[in-house]
Amino acid sequence: MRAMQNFHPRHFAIVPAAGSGSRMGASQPKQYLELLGKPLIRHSLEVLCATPEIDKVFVVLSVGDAEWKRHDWSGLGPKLVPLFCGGATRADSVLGGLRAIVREAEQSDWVLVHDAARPCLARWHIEKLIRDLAHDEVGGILAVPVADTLKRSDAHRHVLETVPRDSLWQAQTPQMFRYVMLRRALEAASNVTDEASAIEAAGLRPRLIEGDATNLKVTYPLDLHLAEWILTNRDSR
Ligand SMILES: Nc1ccn([C@@H]2O[C@H](COP(=O)(O)OP(=O)(O)OP(=O)(O)O)[C@@H](O)[C@H]2O)c(=O)n1
Ligand SMILES: C[C@](O)(CO)[C@H](O)COP(=O)(O)O
Repeated sequence: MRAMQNFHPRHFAIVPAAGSGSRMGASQPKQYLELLGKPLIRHSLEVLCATPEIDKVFVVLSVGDAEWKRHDWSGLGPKLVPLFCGGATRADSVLGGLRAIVREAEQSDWVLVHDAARPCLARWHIEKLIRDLAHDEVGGILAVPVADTLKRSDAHRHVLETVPRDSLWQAQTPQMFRYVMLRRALEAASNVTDEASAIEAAGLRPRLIEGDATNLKVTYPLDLHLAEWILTNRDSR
């Protein structure tokens, strides 16, 4: 890690793509399922690579990933770098990616972690996150306020209580933090499902930057149809 003072921090994207897609139940990991004629992961990689503020895009793949090389990624340009260092969990994969870029990243460079499983990322999502967090000491995440009434259930799916939704947000990606802060937080954290949780566990408070519901995570088969509809009907990217 380069410790030099960095007055013009760069922005690196890390895209964890080493999951198996068990909830999708498809014959291959969901990042490679076809969405509008291309692998699902390609949609967000194209947007990340085309965003001028992003210097490089590192894709974290499973060590044994044989699918990546079956596709031609050259159209995305020189910013795109595959790393075959995925781990057992999403957090392990992100940490593996951070360790792999240690010679490239300076401590204060920004890292934007984006799920390969969120193909509807738009340029404005990235630009708003970067703009709004540019002078923030901690960093933050894209998120949307919870819109539905929330119920907590018992083991038999009866309602135990209604949970007040005031101040509740749904976390999305990208999640943007300084290289060194994120790496240390993930090294110290356990059982976290996003980067912000690791930063929170370190006693810090990530900011919530309002995005929108189009940036959905493809988890179940229905989500693929929703993503297709969003990408087809969106005005501009
Ligand atoms: N060991 C893992 C697990 C997940 N991910 C990535 O983290 C993102 C969000 O995870 P999720 O939607 O849960 O994907 P999967 O783990 O593939 O799905 P499932 O939980 O249904 O198995 C995905 O881009 C996924 O590829 C990863 O890089 N390494
Ligand atoms: C990071 C994330 O997409 C934010 O909503 C989410 O936490 C990933 O969770 P998963 O359980 O790995 O799907």
